[in-house]
Amino acid sequence: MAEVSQLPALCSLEEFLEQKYDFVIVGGGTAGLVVAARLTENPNVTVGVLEAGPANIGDPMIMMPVMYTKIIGDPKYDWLHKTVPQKSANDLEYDQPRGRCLGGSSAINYQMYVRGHKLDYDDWAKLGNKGWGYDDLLPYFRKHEQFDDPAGYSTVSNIPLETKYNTNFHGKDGPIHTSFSTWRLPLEKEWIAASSTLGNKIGSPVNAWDGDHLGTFHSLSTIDRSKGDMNGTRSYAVTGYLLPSAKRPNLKVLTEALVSKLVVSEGGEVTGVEFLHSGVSHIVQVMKEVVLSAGVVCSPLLRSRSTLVLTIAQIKSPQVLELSGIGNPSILSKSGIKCLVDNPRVGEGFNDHSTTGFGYEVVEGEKTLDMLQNDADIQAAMTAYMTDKSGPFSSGGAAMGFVSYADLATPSEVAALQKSILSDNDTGHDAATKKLVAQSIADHTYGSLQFILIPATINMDRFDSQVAMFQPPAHQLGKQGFMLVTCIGRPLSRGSIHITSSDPQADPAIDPGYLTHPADIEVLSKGLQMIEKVVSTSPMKEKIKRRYHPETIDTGDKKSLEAYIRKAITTEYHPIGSVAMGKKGVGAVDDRLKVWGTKGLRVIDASVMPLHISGNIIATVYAIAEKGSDMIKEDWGL
Ligand SMILES: Cc1cc2nc3c(=O)[nH]c(=O)nc-3n(C[C@H](O)[C@H](O)[C@H](O)COP(=O)(O)OP(=O)(O)OC[C@H]3O[C@@H](n4cnc5c(N)ncnc54)[C@H](O)[C@@H]3O)c2cc1C
Repeated sequence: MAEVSQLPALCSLEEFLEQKYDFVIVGGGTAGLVVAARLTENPNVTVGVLEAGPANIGDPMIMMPVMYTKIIGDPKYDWLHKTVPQKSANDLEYDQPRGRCLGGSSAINYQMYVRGHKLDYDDWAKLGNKGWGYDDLLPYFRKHEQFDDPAGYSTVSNIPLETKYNTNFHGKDGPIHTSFSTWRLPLEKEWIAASSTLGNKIGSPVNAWDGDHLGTFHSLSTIDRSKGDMNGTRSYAVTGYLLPSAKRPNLKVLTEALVSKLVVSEGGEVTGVEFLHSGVSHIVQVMKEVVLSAGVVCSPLLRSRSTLVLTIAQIKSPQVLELSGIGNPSILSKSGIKCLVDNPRVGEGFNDHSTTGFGYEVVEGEKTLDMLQNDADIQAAMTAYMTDKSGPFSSGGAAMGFVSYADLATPSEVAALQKSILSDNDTGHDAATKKLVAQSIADHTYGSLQFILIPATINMDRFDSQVAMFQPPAHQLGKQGFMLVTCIGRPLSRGSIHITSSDPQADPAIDPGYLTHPADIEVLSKGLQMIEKVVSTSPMKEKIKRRYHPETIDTGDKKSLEAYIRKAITTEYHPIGSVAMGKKGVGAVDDRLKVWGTKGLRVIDASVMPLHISGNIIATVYAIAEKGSDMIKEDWGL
């Protein structure tokens, strides 16, 4: 991989300030780097990217796929955000990790490559977001992807791959490589086999990337398995989008530059970006637009004046907007900020996938990733990785399944849940959204629940801490185990992200509102029951010695399940919606991703997603960023 010194785009403060920019991108993360790369394909367009974190390019902790377990929670890579106490989830403050370096969260994520269900995107369009249906987005899923066909892998898998795929739905030459891990937890085979005895739609899907992923299967990861020297390494926004563009003279990227606010006129026009570098404040002017890509939290920066593209990451985008005077006047005034653009949807609609699960110990002789507690096994794994990029260090976790709630519930339970969703006035969802969520609950073709097989022992008593969670509890040390988790596709519980201070270095109040809606408890309860059913089914049950977490629970009793879920809940790392797309008054940005009430400002990152999707979200973030880039080109005739 190229050294930073060989990448002219990565520049000093002085060089950055010397240039004039058509577009300034706030946040060099997942979406931000896509937009930067696509806009600078035109040599006449100048783009400046401001990233708060370091470059971290070529860092082996990022490049080696398994190391995500070590870099989450490390300030060199992670913002270390925390939620406010979650009143419906044990009153705990939960870690809310977000990547803080070039590549953003794509540099620290688990690398699972999943697309939402067709219905997810079609429902975005039904909410009035023109051009965001499944058929509109499919070309952008293909555009960002380079599917590394297993027929070409240079290493042999430890267990046979049973997942089917149809190359027509995949990209052939996009920037982000996707592949199947060649080392997989051996008992995932039995898990898939046991699941497939439980019903047609619970077994293996025909092709999980064609808009219908119901079933249980080994998924793709964003790991490069092409034959070159990147084989077996993380494929992310830096390797796919930044490095191939880093010699373009029309692209400049400044790291360690924290955007504090946008320069916004009284009329809502954004003309520049204010940022801190080495403790000193600077302003860069923008000639066309600012793109905010700072992520779910940063949106408060929307105080500027031209069309900035905000790609700071879903957490940070709302913060940047509010610091910039764009948001709800009553919230801004509490932090002493004058409201320049009245946009009360900024920071609202924050929605995260919450997840819970059970932990199991395996029978004697069976190995999981817990083997990496043992020096000899670590040595063997390292040797395999260094020799030909094989073994557990080359692998991302990716055994998963999707099941419809309607397949697990009785018709009267489905009707009761729909009633609870439709009659609730306190969720922050508008009537149209509630109707779509209620319909999807009854839909036998929609995966309202996701299941993931986590290949190691996890400390579920410490789900609030992303560091403690990865250490096995004392009583399981030296034993081999795994965890099965269940996640809700469309959580009803919603929260918000708002500033509490005008200091850009202070964290905003991050409130995902975990489990504040009873519907989420009902859906997750069905998921836990499903987990117990699968582990009691051959050939999976023969692999299990005991359930280590919780040691006792009556899974037939709703109250016991609810009490358990409220104690054992955590993030699936998928916050969205804090600057959601939608009609005026419903969304904070329109369906061209322009911030309502402003001129010269777009948000392009995970925060614009108007309704949560079934599955992990990075494929969708890449697709949004590709589409957003085309929208900018269309709007400016570039
Ligand atoms: C630990 C973890 C595991 C995950 N696992 C998966 C997975 O396996 N599969 C999957 O599909 N999804 C996963 N996700 C989710 C996915 O990675 C994210 O949703 C996606 O990367 C978000 O992209 P983004 O562009 O919105 O934000 P980011 O990629 O987070 O980019 C935001 C960028 O803006 C920068 N920034 C923020 N504020 C400022 C500021 N004020 N000034 C300048 N720069 C700023 C940040 O440092 C960052 O680089 C995971 C996420 C995390 C955190």
